[in-house]
This record gives sequence, structure tokens and C-alpha cells, in this order.
Amino acid sequence: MAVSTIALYSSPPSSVCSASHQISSNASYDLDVNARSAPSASASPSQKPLVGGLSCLFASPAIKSASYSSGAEDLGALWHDRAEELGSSYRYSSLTSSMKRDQAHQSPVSVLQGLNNSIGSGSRSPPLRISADFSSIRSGSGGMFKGFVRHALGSCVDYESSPFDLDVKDFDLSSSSNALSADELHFNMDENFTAIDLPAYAKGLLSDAQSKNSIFRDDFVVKAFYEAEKAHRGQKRSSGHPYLQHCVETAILLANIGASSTIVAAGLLHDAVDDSFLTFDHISSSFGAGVGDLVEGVSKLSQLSKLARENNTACKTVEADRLHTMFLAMADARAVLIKLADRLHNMLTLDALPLIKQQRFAKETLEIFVPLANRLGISTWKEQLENICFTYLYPDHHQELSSKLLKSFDEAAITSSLEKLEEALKDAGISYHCASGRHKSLYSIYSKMSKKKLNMDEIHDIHGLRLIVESEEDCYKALSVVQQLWHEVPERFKDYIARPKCNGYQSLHTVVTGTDMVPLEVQIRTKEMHLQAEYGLAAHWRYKEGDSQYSSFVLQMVEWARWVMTWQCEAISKDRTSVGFTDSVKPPCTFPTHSKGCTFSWKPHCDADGPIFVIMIENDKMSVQEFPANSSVMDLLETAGRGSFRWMSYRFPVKEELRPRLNHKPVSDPSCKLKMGDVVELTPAIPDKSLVEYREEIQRMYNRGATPLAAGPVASFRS
Ligand SMILES: Nc1nc2c(ncn2[C@@H]2O[C@H](COP(=O)(O)OP(=O)(O)OP(=O)(O)O)[C@@H](O)[C@H]2O)c(=O)[nH]1
Ligand SMILES: Nc1ncnc2c1ncn2[C@@H]1O[C@H](COP(=O)(O)OP(=O)(O)OP(=O)(O)O)[C@@H](O)[C@H]1O
Repeated sequence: MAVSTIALYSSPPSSVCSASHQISSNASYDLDVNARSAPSASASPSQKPLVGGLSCLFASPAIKSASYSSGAEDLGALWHDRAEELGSSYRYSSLTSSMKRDQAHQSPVSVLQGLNNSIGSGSRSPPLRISADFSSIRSGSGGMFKGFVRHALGSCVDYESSPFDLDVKDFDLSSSSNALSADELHFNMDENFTAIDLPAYAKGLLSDAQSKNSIFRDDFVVKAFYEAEKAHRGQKRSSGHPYLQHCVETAILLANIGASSTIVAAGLLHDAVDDSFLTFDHISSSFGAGVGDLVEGVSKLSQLSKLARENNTACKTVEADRLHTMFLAMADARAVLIKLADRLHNMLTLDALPLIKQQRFAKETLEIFVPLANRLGISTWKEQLENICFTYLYPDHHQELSSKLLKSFDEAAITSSLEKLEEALKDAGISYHCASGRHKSLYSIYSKMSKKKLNMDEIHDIHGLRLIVESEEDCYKALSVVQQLWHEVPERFKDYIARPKCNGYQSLHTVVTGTDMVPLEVQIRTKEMHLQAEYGLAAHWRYKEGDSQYSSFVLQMVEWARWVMTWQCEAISKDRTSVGFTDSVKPPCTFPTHSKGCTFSWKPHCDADGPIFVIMIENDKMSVQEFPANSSVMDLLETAGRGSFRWMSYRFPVKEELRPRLNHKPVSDPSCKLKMGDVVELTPAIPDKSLVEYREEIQRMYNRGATPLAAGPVASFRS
């Protein structure tokens, strides 16, 4: 079966998203990544197919606005960095907690809490390839980070005096202009649970989501929408837009890559616990532990990301690498996906924040989230994130490059070249699996120019075609078709089939002068070679990360995470099956279930000695530490202790006693085992002031030649 895909961006960029389209040379050559999407005049950015590595080329705020007409720009720039901006943006109203709870009880969602719990068994639509019973997955405490989160958020919640104060006219919901009216909202749940219970702006959001993706008509997802509305009622983002809008846009991004209803529901609820009185347990009991665990996982990732951002942790390569690994290994890979969608929407609406914060978030996104999207193989999101970061971090370079490229991007040339190639292949009787074309993204061009010290004319793959054929022989036959169609640029031919790269990468590359003299890089490979180039040793994510030496632990984990993505996201799964990847029905390695039974979490079974990465906070400084498998808190204290012999100048080591807290709770049993992503805070048992006094006392004694006494305050030290 052949699949033709071209995903391009129009110039001017206002049609970037709606220009995504496919060419089916045969009706059965369908690669409909938006299978569930309702027809929509304005496709969202994430409706672009993943095949071919799509790029969002123009990420400047103005252009973004033009591009994301389906919703994102309507939010304006609304990101509220909850933990950082609480004072300025959120406030408590005069409502007391109990009043808030009462209010919650009267909300439509309380009606739902009595619904049959089977609704909470995860997805109404069955998982794509393997059926999984999420209801059997329990989260344990369900609130490990809750105290931490509460503490961090402080007075973050802005409860309006009336949940219905918000009126649709207060918000720019132009994205809903073509949406259904509230009366037409689709759901079919409890008869007491009607659209009338929703404030007008929320009805607009729901109908808008339903018009974009039919998964928002799924009862389970609608129920999650109501719960999210209840949780965020009255809350606004920095720009004044309702917080719920962010949750819905995050969920739409997930829906548009074909995520299951469990993931979409968790996307709607991803901030519900951190920002309201809802608990993980409540979410688990209402929606099943699958959703509860995901929301908890996202919350934990958010906290770690905030810590890392505040400490600028990821600026060090080693720690950044550890963070990438930790993020993937500590949580269900689907939680990482939700966190990425959350970050993408926040980046799309970054304008509302002050410059310094825009840059801090852009830097963190580039250091942590882009590599995660790369590792998960979500290339559309990766490229959008990169391009947005580029705009904020290097506005001058971005401006310069985009103005040059505006002139040279020629997607019409790619479309016509692809058509021409397909026609010629047909005439020559060469069958192929997939033919695709892509523009290189602005940021990718910028990176390549910086890394290789090239100017723009020296980048030959700004426009590229890729052909996946059946056999090696067909590769060469197709090459000669290409050579007959166009002029080859001298010295640009590479035969990585005859001479594979060290990592095993195989493909034929040539650069031709295509239609209108646009240089066109053509890659030709078999599907086995392609799988190697996407998922194997020569995987694109590894190629893009450079020369890193990965432990088998990291490699297995990424492979696992990608497999989960394939399994859980229709679009990615179609991408793989279009080139004949059939192994996606089973994990690439025999992984056991997660300790709490979660089949989506990675566990280093194949390599039981894989390291554990732990966040250590000592003297208010955060670091990511690596420990061998099965290490305990005691082992960590030993390591920390080694760095804590503070007064070596006294010629005897004095180590302050450290009081560890594990995930915000005092440690009662230091032999307890550390887990990936644990946060260990080390605080001296002795207050700072006393330490100074003790130090002076010891110094005095030492000067007098006396032995430090074991009695009194000095007893608090142990060497
Ligand atoms: N997945 C994967 N792709 C690769 C690898 N090496 C090269 N490629 C692809 O091949 C393209 C060009 O590779 P080469 O022909 O070797 O070109 P180059 O010398 O690296 O640079 P240019 O010729 O300037 O593009 C890259 O843009 C990638 O798309 C690899 O190890 N893995
Ligand atoms: N000629 C091509 N045709 C179709 N897709 C391509 C082509 N070259 C690369 N791609 C895909 O485009 C996506 C974006 O790749 P990107 O342009 O960032 O890097 P690259 O071209 O693969 O590498 P480099 O920047 O080192 O040349 C990836 O999914 C990649 O596999």
C-alpha cells in the first residue's frame, strides 16, 4: 500500500495550518490522522500529520495569531504561571473554604459523582491496539505531592463571587464562531446534567472543542469537561481569560494527535488538583485511577519543571540529560505527553507574561521539553515549541531568517515535485510505501547554520522529499527516476546503502534542482531502513541529540515511551503502520508492569541495574543526582554527607546532621528505597544561627588546643 503525504505551510503564514493536506494517489492510500476530527474550516495546528516531520515555520507572535485561527490565538497571551505569579494574578475572594465546597456540591459535577463508576474505567473508545483495564490501576496515596503543591501554590486561586459572573461576551471566543450553539452541544449523560448548568463561556468552549474533534462528544470526556469547569470556575489567566480555556486547548492538542479519551480527559483535568480543592483521590474515584494517576503524574512533572526552571538546572548538560531521563522514567509516558501539550499551549500564549519570564520559559522549554518531544517522536509539537522559543530567545535572528525564508520557502514546488515524482514512479512501474515532503523548520535551519557554520545558501535540505520503497533494488531504480526528472547538484549524492553510517543509518540522498530551480533533497530508503532511521539505532531523535552516549537504560526507556505513544496516539500509530511497522502490538521489550500496576510506566526490567535520578535540594539549591538501582535514603545521605564536611580547615571533619524530607515528608526510615523522580530535601538539623555560634566555639577551642566537647551543642555534630 502506498501513502502519499505532504504537509506544508503556506506562505503567507496565515494558512500554515489549513494548508496541511494529503495527496492520495489511490483511495486506499489514506493516512487520515484526524480520523476523529469533525470537518472544520480552520484546522488547528496540531491537526497536521506527523509524517514527514512537520514544521511550524513562523512562530512570531503576530504570525502565530494568524496561523492558529482555530483557537490558540483567541486565548491571547494568557499563561498564568501559577506558582510564580500568584500574587499578581490570583486572589482569594471573600468566600470561605467551606462556602467554596458548598458551591462545589451544588455544581453540576456533583450530580455526576454518583454516576456509575464504570464511566471511570478509562476510555470509552477502546485503546487502539491493546485493551487495557485502567480501572484496575490504582494510584496509591493519590496525593503524594498534594501538600507540596498546595504549599507551592499558596493563595493561587481566584474564586469569583459567582461562578456565573463570567459571560461569554467577556471573552474573545471568536474561535467558537463556527461552533455549535449551546443547544446543540453533544452529550448524552445524566438527564440532570445539561448544558444549561454551564456558564455561557464554558458552553462556548465545549461546543468549540466539539466542532474541532468528535472525542469531545464522548460522555467520559464531557464529564471531565464539567469537572474541569467546576475546578477552575472563576479562575482567570494573567490576561483575564478563563483558565478553563487553557485546559480545553490542551485537551484539543491531545485529541488532534489522536490521543485516547483517557488522555484527553486527563488533559482537561491536568491542573484541577493543583488549582482547586479537588483531590487526586476524587479524580480517581470519579474517572478511574487511570485518569487520577495521569493528573497526579502531570502535577509532579510540573513541580519538578518549576524547580528546575528556578534553579536553572537544565543549563548543565549532564543535569539536563538526567532530567529528560527522569521525566520519562518517573511518570507514565502519557503524563509526559499531557505535560507537553500543556507546555505547548502555554508557549502559544506566552505573550501575556513579562519579557524576563517569557525568556525563562522559552529557555526551559528548549532545554527540557523540546528534547522530550523529540524523544517521544512528536515532531509537530517539537518543531512548534522550537520555533516559538526561537522567537522569544533570539528575536533578531528569528526576524532576519524568517524574512529571508519567506521569500525562499516554496511549498508549491514541493507539492508539484512530489506529484511529478509519483507520476514518474508509476510510469516506471516502481511501487512505493510512502512519499512525503517537508519544509525544514525555521529553527532547524537556524540550528544547522549555527552548528555547521553555514550560510543559508549552503543548506540544501530546506525543501525535501522522502520515498519509502519495498526493496534495495527499488531504491536504486527510484534514484534513476529522480535523476531523469531533475538535474542533480554535483557532489551532493550520498549512498548510505552501500556505505551505511556507523550507527547503521541507510538511505540514498541526493540533491536536485527541482521545479523553479529550488534545491530539493531527496531521500530514498526501504521500509526496514526507515524503521531503523526512526526507531532503531540510527533513530532520528538520537541523530538530533548529537553524539551523546546513551546507557541501555535510556535507550530502552525511550523505546518504551515511543511504543506507548504509538499505542495511545492514533496519528503516531498510523505513521508507523503506513510504513509497515507491525510490532507495535507488543512492547519492544518484556517490561513488567509498574510497581502499582501501571502498564504505561517504564520500569528498568531489561536492565535492572539502571540508575535512579533523584532531585536533591540542599541549601535551597536543586541538583539532579544519580544513584544506582536500589539505593536508599541512607545512601543518599552518605553521598550528601561527603560534600558536607564543611570545616576541614579545622583539621577535623565536622558534618552537620541533615534532616531529610522525602517528597515533602520527614523520613522515618532512612533505609527506604529511592525511586526515580523522588525529591529529597536536606535541611540541617541545627538552625543557621546556632551553626555560627558552634563554629565560633569550636574555633575558639581549637585555637586553645582543646578537644571539642561531645557535650552540649557540639553533640549535635557528628563526624
Ligand atoms: N534518522 C537519521 N537520519 C539521518 C542520519 N544521518 C543523516 N540523516 C538524515 O539525512 C539528512 C542529511 O544527511 P547527510 O546527507 O549525511 O548530510 P550532512 O552531511 O549531515 O549535511 P547536509 O548534506 O548539509 O544536509 C539529515 O538531514 C537527516 O534527515 C541518522 O543517523 N539518522
Ligand atoms: N528530505 C526529507 N524529506 C522528508 N522528510 C525529511 C527529509 N529530511 C528530513 N526529514 C524529516 O523532517 C523532520 C525534521 O527534520 P529536520 O529538518 O529538523 O532535521 P534533518 O533534516 O533530519 O537533520 P539536519 O537538520 O541535521 O539536516 C524529521 O522527521 C526528518 O526525518
